[in-house]
Amino acid sequence: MAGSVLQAHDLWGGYPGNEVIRGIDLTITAGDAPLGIIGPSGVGKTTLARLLRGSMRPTRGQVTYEGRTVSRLPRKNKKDFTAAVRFQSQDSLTITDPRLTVAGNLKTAVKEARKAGRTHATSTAELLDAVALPEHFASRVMLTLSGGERQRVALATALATRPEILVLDEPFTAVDPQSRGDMARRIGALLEQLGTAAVIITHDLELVERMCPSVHFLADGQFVASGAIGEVLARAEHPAVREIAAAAPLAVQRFR
Ligand SMILES: Nc1ncnc2c1ncn2[C@@H]1O[C@H](COP(=O)(O)OP(=O)(O)OP(=O)(O)O)[C@@H](O)[C@H]1O
Repeated sequence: MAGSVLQAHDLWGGYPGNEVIRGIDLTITAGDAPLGIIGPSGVGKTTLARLLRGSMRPTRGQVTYEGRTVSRLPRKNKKDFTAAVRFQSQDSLTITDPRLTVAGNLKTAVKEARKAGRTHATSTAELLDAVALPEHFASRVMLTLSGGERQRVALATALATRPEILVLDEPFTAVDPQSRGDMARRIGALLEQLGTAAVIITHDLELVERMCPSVHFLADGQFVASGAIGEVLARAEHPAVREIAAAAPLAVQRFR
């Protein structure tokens, strides 16, 4: 299934009286390096994720997967789509069964990937390491984990399914800021090993700076600046870019 492509073509969508997304074009291909989509709170990042996932219908334009319109996929193609393109939001925990242990949960996800023909040799220990959890967490029951620990296991579970494309909407909100950099590095390495393309949707410039060679800035319903993050920050033509840059001076400094 190598080479899956998810595309948005002049995508518009939102809520009654509030057209949040207004003309977005985007192409994500399996194997791509992580792409960051960054914008301030309330700008429409989650709405864009919903549109890409097909859980919300566009008012204009379309999202396609392998050339087919996502919101109208026949059942068989829909199954392929949900297996190959995985969406992980801050509150979706991708936990197959809360009574399972962490290892049981991860193994179920690996089996799911195998069934879909995406085998990989990533062990439970490697998956836990990618989200900076010690190996003894393997025997913990999902229900007993803290919010931050669950979010880490949810990420490890999403990785265990080895999707072609993984869309992460604010993936580290429940992870303490000190651990985010380390997790970003580890997850980045595993994404590369698995050949999974990732889209990181966030307001956190530091996270994008650590994980994504290229970025789109979302403002006014559109991508107002795109490219290598250092160059976009150096130009800082749009007020939204300047606003985000001002909130993360250390990240900006690293590009000087
Ligand atoms: N179900 C809904 N019905 C009506 N308006 C909504 C709904 N969900 C979101 N909105 C509005 O659409 C706009 C974009 O919301 P969205 O959640 O996509 O922003 P966001 O960039 O993800 O924000 P945050 O970073 O705070 O999570 C906001 O003004 C929000 O209030």
